[in-house]
Order: sequence, then C-alpha cells, then structure tokens
Amino acid sequence: MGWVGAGVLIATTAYLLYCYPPRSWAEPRSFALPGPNSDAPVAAATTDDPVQRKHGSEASTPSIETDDEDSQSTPKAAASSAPPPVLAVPTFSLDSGERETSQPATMPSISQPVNTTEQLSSTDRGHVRKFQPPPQPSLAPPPKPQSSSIPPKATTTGASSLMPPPPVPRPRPTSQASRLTPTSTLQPPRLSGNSLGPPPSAAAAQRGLGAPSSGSRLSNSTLAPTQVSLKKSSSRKVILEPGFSPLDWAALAANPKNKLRGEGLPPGLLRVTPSMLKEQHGRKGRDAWTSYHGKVYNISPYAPYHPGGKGELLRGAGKDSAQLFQEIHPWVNWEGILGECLVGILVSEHDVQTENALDAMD
Ligand code: HEM
Repeated sequence: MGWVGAGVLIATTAYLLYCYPPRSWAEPRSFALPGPNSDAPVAAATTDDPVQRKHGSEASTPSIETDDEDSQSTPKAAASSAPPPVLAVPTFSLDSGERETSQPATMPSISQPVNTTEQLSSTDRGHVRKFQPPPQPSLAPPPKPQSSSIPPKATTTGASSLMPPPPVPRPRPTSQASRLTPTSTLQPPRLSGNSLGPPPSAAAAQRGLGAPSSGSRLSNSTLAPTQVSLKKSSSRKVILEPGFSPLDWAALAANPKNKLRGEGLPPGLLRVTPSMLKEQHGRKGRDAWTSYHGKVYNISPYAPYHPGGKGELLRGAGKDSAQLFQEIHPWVNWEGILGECLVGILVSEHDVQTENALDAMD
C-alpha cells in the first residue's frame, strides 16, 4: 500500500503541477516546496477516505467531528442520535409499510395533527424517518388506531341496536293490560258482599228462598246493595210490641208459676194423639199446640214474642212443625225457648185406644 500511495501521490502532484503551474516554474526550489505540503493531505486522504466522506456528507460543522471522536471512544454519548433510530426503525418501518399499503388514511387520524405532516413526509423520505420517527411511533402505533377506529363503530352499532324503541310500544299495551287486569281482579274480591255475606248469608240462605240462589248472588257481588235489600225484604221479622222482646220471654219462662203449658192441665205430661193435637189449633179460645220431635208444646204464650210474627208461628198449630221450623230457622234452640211450654208427648191413636181399653178393664 505504501508504494501505491506514493505512486498516487506522485501522480496527483504531477497532475496538479500540470494544471496549475507555479509562478516560479523555472525555479528548481518550487519542486521542493510542494513535497512537504502535499504530504499532509495525502496522509489524511489515505487514512480516512471512507470515514471522512460520510462525515463530510452529513455535516460540515465542527460539532459533528467532535461527536465522531466521542463515538469512537464512548458509543453511548454518540448514541443519542443513533440508538433511537435503530430501535425505532424496525417497528416504524414495518408499521409504515403496512399502513402505507393498507391504511394510509388511519395514520393521520391516529397521530395528532402536528405529527401527521411529518409522517407523511417521512414516509416519502427514508432518511428523515431515522431521525423523526422515534417519538412518533412510540406514541402512535398500533393501539390507538385500532381502539380509536373500532370503538366509535361499536358504540354506534351498540347504540343503534339499543336505540330502536320497541320498549316504548311495549309498556303501553302492558300497562293497559295490567291496568285492566288488576282492576278486574280487584273488583271481585272487593265485593263487600263477601264480607257482609258470610254471617247473614248462612242465616239468610237457610231462612229465605234457598241457599243456592243467595250464594250465586254473592258471587256476582256487583249487586251487593241489591242483595242487602233482598235480604231485608226477604226478612220476615216483625216489629214486636214493647215488653215482648226475647229477654222479656226469657224472664217470663224462668218463672214456673206462669203456667205456660196452659190452664186446667194435669201436672204430668199428657199423651197427645194426632186427633187431640189437631183440636188444639189456637182458635175459639183454645191454645195452639204443636209437635216437634215427638213432643207437644203449647205455643200460644210465645206467639206475641215470636220474631217472625204470630201468624207465622201459628202455621204450625195443631200439627207437627218440625219441617217448617227446619226450613226457616234450624239454628234456633227450640227446647231452650219453649221448654216451659211442654204439654206432653205425641202418641198414636192406636196406643191411646189400647190404653183406654186397659183402663176400662181395670
Ligand atoms: C212452627 C212454625 C214457625 C214459623 C212458620 C216461623 C217463622 C219464622 C219466621 C218467618 C221468622 C223470621 C225469619 C227472619 O226474617 O229472619 C222467624 C224468626 C224466628 N222464629 Fe220462628 N217460626 C216458627 C216457629 C218458631 C218456634 C216454635 C220458635 C221458638 C222455639 C221460633 C223462634 C224464632 C226465632 C227466635 C226467630 C228469630 C230468628 C232470628 O232472629 O234469626 N219460631 N220465625
């Protein structure tokens, strides 16, 4: 190499001398002077030709030369400009390549407007990428574009899916139906007839015109007031005169001296035949007798105290009243009211005749 360098040196000097002949061309000293002057540039050119070309192309400022000297000694100091491009280049180049081909429009939207112009210019120029990209790719790249582009679509789609107002028409029919149904359901129970019904219904059912009819009327319940009026009208109770209340009757019956069985009767129970009972019809000054479960009672003293009236009570005079009694008020305690009015026992005509025959034989 030394020989080659010397040859080159000589050739160059010869060329220079040929092109720019010195003023003292004729002087022999001129050959000696260029020698030492040419040594310095030749040495610099031979040693640092490739390196100096790079630095010279990059910049002519002295600061760059100092960086080069530092870079040789300490790479970190010079890496301030170099490393970032090394790390950023692969990521950025890949992203930029894909984006340039597939999604050029997403990049500006992702990166902020300040960097958009720089990126567009950087995509066109590869040299500029190395210096500018590091900050840009680190902030911009993958997550933001996808997230920013996808979410609005999803939100819009979700909103559109949720927006259609089916619930608006739904509540209307449901509310109407619910309103109609509950009212309908609530009305039947409200039928106060039920609350009023049970105690009197049981009584009225057995009192008046039959339990089944009253039960159906109560179920209708819309006619509750009419039911009450019917019960009152069906009620055949009479207004008793003063001093003939149930308590007055109880006080009268408590005293055995009142002789509620009737005047002129023997002390013991009588054997009453149907014919005898029939003669005690309550007219023509006779007491009214009636039979109930084989016993004969004098009902004449109770007539003014009978809540259903004297006429109703005398419907059973001279005959058996069990059927009428059961039809009207089976809950009434017959024996408790008319115990002191017991006359005798009901016997058949045949039994009375045999007894009479036996008595005659005696
Ligand atoms: C045998 C024929 C009888 C007839 C036809 C008859 C008829 C009636 C009638 C129509 C009523 C009114 C019912 C109402 O409106 O709630 C009534 C009430 C009454 N009757 Fe008679 N009755 C008879 C015999 C008796 C007898 C023998 C007694 C007593 C042992 C009696 C005691 C009563 C009582 C206590 C009431 C009031 C019932 C109530 O307040 O719920 N009845 N009766």
